[in-house]
Amino acid sequence: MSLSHPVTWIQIASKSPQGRGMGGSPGRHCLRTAGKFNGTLRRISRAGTLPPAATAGWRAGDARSRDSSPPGARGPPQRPHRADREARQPARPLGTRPGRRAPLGWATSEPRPSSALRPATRLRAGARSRGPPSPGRAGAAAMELGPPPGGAGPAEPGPRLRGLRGDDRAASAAWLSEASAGRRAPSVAAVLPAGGSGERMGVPTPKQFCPVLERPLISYTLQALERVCWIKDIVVAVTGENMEVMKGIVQRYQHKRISLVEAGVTRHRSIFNGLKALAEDQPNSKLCKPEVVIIHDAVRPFVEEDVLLKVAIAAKEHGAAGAIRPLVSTVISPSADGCLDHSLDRASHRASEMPQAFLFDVIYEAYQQCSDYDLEFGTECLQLALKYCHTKAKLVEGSPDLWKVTYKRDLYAAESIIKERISQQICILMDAKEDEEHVGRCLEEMLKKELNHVKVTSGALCHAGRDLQQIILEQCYNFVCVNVMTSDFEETRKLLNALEESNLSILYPVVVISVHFLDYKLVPFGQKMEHLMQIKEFAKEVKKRNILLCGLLVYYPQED
Ligand SMILES: Nc1ccn([C@@H]2O[C@H](COP(=O)(O)OP(=O)(O)OP(=O)(O)O)[C@@H](O)[C@H]2O)c(=O)n1
Ligand SMILES: O=P(O)(O)OC[C@@H](O)[C@@H](O)[C@@H](O)CO
Repeated sequence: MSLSHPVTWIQIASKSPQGRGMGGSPGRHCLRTAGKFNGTLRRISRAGTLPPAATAGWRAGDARSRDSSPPGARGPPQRPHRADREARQPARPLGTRPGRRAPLGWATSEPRPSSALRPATRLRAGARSRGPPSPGRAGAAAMELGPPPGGAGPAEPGPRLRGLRGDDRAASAAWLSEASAGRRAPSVAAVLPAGGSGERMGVPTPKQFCPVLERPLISYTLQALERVCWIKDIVVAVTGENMEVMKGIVQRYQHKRISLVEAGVTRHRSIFNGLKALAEDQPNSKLCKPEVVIIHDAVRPFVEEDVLLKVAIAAKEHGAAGAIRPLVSTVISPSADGCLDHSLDRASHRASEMPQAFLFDVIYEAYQQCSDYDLEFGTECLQLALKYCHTKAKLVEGSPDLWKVTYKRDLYAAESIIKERISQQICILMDAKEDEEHVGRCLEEMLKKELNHVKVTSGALCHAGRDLQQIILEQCYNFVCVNVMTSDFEETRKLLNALEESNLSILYPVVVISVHFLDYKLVPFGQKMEHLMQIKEFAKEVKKRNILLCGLLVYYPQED
């Protein structure tokens, strides 16, 4: 399909529609597109209307958030360099990491947010938290950010079983059916350590908050976890200095099921704080102890439901489970004089990745028994379960995308992967009218069959168009607008205006296809084409803003 020519014919083959006059929605067709979409379609559920965009430093289009250097990039980091810290460490056993973390001084021209601890309450976006929790419960407090008042309800569960294959799909179905059959499916929560300073990234902004396509990295990880409907709560551990930034991200991107807890000075301490928030039923807190807890680094954005399901099911059976990957470099052990002592056989070793999952009681007990040394220098949760609870984790092969963003090159890699994934997503948009809904579903089904790796989605737009904000928040870059009833393209126009306001297309070309169905017995072709040629003019106009608009005219014979 040539995007340079805005109106492209497509051929309807096979039986005629069960249409009901012009308004009749065309029935099922075999729809052959003139071109081959290599995109995917994504179902946009009818999200609740969005509250006015939250005032947050991450609002799209803000000078600050458009600044190429991430916010907080002003001013030097406020802590001794990692190498200095490592030099001070005592000799340490294998499997622990040099250096410990002190909270990064958040050097920014922004007023420094209060670092007071937040109590365990489920705050509505924009609500104020109560004062600091009672002393001695440091880190046990959790701030929960629910959907904004009157805002969308619980997050739309992601397309169930999406991306699952074969036995994963069966396992997931079994897991989910326990829930839907009213039997008590194991309750699952997630803990996301996000309290690091990202020293190896080499920028003052902690890497979890570094923008990728103008969206903080952590937001992609949250989005990935939110697509998994059986994860009930997501507890994010952030430092006090970054609590307000994190609140802003949650509000800005409408993340749901999120609770915030104070991070610790090491990753293990952050995780422990997240577990404490889940372990203690606190007044006014809706967090309750899960049966299974998933632990996943906030800087590993490419996590899919299948591996989360695998580790959760394995943890339920074995008490602990973790994703692993083949080593890409050989591991060697140096001797005291800095020479090679021996190298490990790469084939019999694996890299420990995330996500990991545990029976909550197992990992919570392990952290409670954990030595200070392990809390300070340890890097492996599975090892804690083994050492303190004699629980041998089940190891699960993970996908190549589970890597952790650590160095700047990883951020560039993440950006290109995100761009590639976004460019593979297309939303089919239509008005809430029954005819268009039906056509959207038909289109969705057919494209699923026609295109490989299609994540087919479609959804109705509420007239207020406020759902558009949510769609654009999802950073979709391709849209198919279905116009059945009229030859004008009001819905498409609304979308184009919203896209222009969002500046989304500055980052990446956005493709919009306006599909018009025409029953040629009712409307003279010439008259219809006149309308559609408007698209040509409009396409020229929006192309200047990197929005590629083209029209498809579906010309079908109405049944006599
Ligand atoms: N005190 C800490 C340290 C790390 N983390 C989190 O643990 C995850 C993985 O840790 P790592 O990649 O080491 O992050 P940093 O410690 O930030 O990186 P660096 O070692 O380069 O400073 C990250 O999501 C990080 O935010 C945490 O929650 N609390
Ligand atoms: O060691 P880092 O602090 O860079 O990151 C933590 C990782 O070690 C950890 O996520 C995996 O090794 C799995 O435990």
